Amino acid sequence: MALHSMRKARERWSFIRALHKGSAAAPALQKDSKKRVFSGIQPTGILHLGNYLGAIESWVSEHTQLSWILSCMVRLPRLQHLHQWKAKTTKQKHDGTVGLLTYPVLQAADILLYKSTHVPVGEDQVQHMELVQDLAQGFNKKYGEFFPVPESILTSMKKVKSLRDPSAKMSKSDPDKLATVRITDSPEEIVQKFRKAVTDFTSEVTYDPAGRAGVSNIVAVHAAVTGLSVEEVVRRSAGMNTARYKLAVADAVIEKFAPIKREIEKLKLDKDHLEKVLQIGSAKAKELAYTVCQEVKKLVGFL
Ligand SMILES: Nc1ncnc2c1ncn2[C@@H]1O[C@H](COP(=O)(O)OC(=O)[C@@H](N)Cc2c[nH]c3ccccc23)[C@@H](O)[C@H]1O
Repeated sequence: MALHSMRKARERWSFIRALHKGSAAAPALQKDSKKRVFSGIQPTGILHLGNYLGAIESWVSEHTQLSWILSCMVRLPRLQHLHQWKAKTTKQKHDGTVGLLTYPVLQAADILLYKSTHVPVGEDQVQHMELVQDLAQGFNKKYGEFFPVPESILTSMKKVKSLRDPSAKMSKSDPDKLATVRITDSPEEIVQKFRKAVTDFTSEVTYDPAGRAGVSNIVAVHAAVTGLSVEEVVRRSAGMNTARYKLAVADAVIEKFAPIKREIEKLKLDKDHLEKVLQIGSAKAKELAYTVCQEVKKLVGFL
């Protein structure tokens, strides 16, 4: 159980992008209005970035220290009422692990350890962000103004739905391989997934998320990848049935992903460059995290 939690904690640390607009040696206290954007993502298999895991492993122990301090400031029912905990434990046969329960606190530590001000997230993380905000405010109230209260950055596509079940979100861990379009999918795979996307028996293309969730999801994806408004993409689909429309959207997605895929392929061939980027990022993040962690420890009386 403990090992499982640790692996999870490590695994979830796939990618950290801390865009520092200040100097590398930015002071821990953000007295100015500089923004610091922090984002995270689970890895699920695409671990071809050389010594990436090695580089981030040590941060995890720093992150876990702040996580421990924050976990002493949150009451059990607050975590037990989180949607994601409830949804995941309902699906499992057992009661759920402590690691899964406290995971949002560890995520709060990820964010606060860099004094992040903005966090781009999907809708599923909004409740977790509210926990982060409460923790930051609670800490500041007790120990004095210290953490910025980070804001969520939500896009128009804050909840992309599964192509097989438009009542569910698109998820990397969906066992139905046709439900999720991966950035690295081949054009043939993307076409096949859109062709099999669940819609309904009406052949006209309309946008009606409540009444026609499947086709509306595809329309929303189309608008997002083309940069057009929903009204405009619906207008342009006039005369097309949903079967043809799905293929047109597949083409737009293929076109959107093409330069990203090319860049991934290019980067995969340049391991030295990747390692350098990781080393520089890791050093910057360590420096920031170390200072904040030390200050937190002083404030709470550990040092
Ligand atoms: N169908 C969808 N539609 C729209 N947005 C979506 C969809 N699926 C996922 N997202 C968003 O993508 C980000 C990464 O998802 P993960 O599940 O890997 O994301 C996770 O599991 C995080 N716990 C990883 C994490 C760890 N520490 C952090 C600190 C800050 C932000 C994120 C993290 C998330 O923003 C998620 O909301």
